Amino acid sequence: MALTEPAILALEDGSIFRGESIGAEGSTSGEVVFNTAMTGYQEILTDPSYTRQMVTLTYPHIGNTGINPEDVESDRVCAAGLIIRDLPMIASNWRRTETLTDYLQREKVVAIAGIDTRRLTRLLRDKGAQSGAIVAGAGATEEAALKLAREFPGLKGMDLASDAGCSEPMKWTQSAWTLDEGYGPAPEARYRVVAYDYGIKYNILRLLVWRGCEVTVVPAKTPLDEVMAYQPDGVFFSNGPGDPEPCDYAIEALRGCIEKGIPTFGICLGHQLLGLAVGARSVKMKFGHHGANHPVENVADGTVVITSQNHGFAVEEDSLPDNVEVTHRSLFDGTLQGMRLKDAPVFSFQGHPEASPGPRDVIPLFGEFTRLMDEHQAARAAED
Ligand SMILES: NC(=O)CC[C@H](N)C(=O)O
Repeated sequence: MALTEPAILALEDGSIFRGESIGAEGSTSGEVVFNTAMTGYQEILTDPSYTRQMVTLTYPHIGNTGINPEDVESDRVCAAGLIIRDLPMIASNWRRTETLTDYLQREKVVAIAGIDTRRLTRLLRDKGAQSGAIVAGAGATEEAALKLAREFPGLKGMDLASDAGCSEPMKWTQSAWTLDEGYGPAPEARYRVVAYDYGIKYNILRLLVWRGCEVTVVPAKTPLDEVMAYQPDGVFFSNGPGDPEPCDYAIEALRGCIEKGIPTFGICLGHQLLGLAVGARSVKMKFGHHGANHPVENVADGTVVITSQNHGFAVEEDSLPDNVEVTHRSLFDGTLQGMRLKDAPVFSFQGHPEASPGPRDVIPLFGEFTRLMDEHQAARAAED
């Protein structure tokens, strides 16, 4: 039985953590990051942006509410592994259909519980994100875990966005979740939107539909000409895993959108791609931002929004050209969180307005996108 089998986590710096296996037997490696959200382990595990990252959750009890079929951000677990302090004996929730352990085993995710996640988090905070590996099962050895950890080359320079998303264009019709109705049907569509899929979170698509968009999702490397053939009112650039810098196909598509003056919105990786498209630099952060309570300043009026965050790269503000206006900054470390172009209807946000998990303070950004599309539609109608 998995709960009694050992598991070992090793980091590239030589640190070893011994715990118990709560998922599949076997081994996994990736970049180890900590996430401080108190809830939302299911959304985190299924967020494609965590591809090749193993997540440790700082909240000590993970699994209390089990797993349900609704709170997913993709059709699979994307995180390379899960690292937690304590798996509760009981998983209780009215929507629960299985336990976290059953889910991890069914999804073949290697996971470890019973380790000192505070020690691990302090280590990552002090030294920065680390390559790591978990080896789970009766034959697990420290040597094997350490060897695997040191073999993982790190995310810098890795293009993971090109195949984290769909391989064929598809229509998306599911709308936002409500307590009464679950995921609602699409309201009447007023805007045609094409979304570039670099590993897009479902809740972004749901909120676009909820705001009245008819959404077509296209593969990462779709040429912009093919996107324009849908006659979109707006183009969306999604979140996604890995380093934005090698994603030249996406940077080129974004430049095309700017040139065409089409309303364009980017979230997280999409924000970083916009930075690169305008000639700014992206950098790897020390341990990134992963949580559901990060305060961000809205530069225009000094108000503070509490945001969901999940990124390990950032756009350097001092490398932005003059035609870019900074709209948001992190109140944790002052890093760039939002920007818009002064000469095109193009804007982006580094955090996650779609939440899932997290607060919805920045949900109005979806309304900003539809406002830009309203203006664009009106200008086009005036030309005709
Ligand atoms: N959530 C995302 O889109 C993450 C973007 C990028 N992979 C980063 O780590 O910074």
